[in-house]
Amino acid sequence: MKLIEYSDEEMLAIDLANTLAGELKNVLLQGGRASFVVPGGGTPGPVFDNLCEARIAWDRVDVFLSDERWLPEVHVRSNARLVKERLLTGRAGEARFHPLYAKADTPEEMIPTLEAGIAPCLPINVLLLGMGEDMHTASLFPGGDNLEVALSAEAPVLVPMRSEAAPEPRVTLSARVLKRAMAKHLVIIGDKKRNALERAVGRDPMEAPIAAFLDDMTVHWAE
Ligand SMILES: O=C1O[C@H](COP(=O)(O)O)[C@@H](O)[C@H](O)[C@H]1O
Repeated sequence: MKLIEYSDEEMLAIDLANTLAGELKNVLLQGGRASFVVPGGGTPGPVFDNLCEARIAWDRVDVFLSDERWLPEVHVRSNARLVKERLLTGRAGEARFHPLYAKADTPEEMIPTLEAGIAPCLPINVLLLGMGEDMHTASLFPGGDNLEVALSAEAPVLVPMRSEAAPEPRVTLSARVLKRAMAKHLVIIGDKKRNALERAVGRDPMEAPIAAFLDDMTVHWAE
């Protein structure tokens, strides 16, 4: 794990956006498309605000989420809503977005359809993850009902997840898919998350799911 500390959240957002844009540009230089996976939640908005005007060939970028809350896109907690409002605007509006939600009562009903949408974009070229203070990442929650499956070497691409820590059902990329990403970044803000990260190092991912990804991760942190 490599840890980069920033003087403040604004510097983090500017610098991380530049790093991500540079990595996407390098992938695109090879001629094909680039897949870019992003987190939802409260942390990545300022990074998206800086990234959305980057001068890259966004029309050759496939964007999808690390995980989604099983809610329609109009809902204030929808991760797709955040991505559409903060990332897929300006130049990045040209990117192709692959939702991880479709109208149905449960994620289980739509997982085959959603997987078909993202399967051609795998493996992930550039991955940005977030993390909660409980050491969950994507929707891999400690105590989540499908965590063992989602962490297994044979996991499917997408796994439905329910947890007492989450007010709605989730769908998450499995650890197998996230681990294969060519470039991995984690963005965390504040002392509580920094402490949580330090507590996670070397732990069993069943207790601290972020631990599954730390080997070749660049962590971006500001107070
Ligand atoms: O619920 C979620 O939580 C994590 C962390 O979110 P944050 O609000 O603490 O930044 C996020 O990475 C994930 O995508 C999201 O669905």
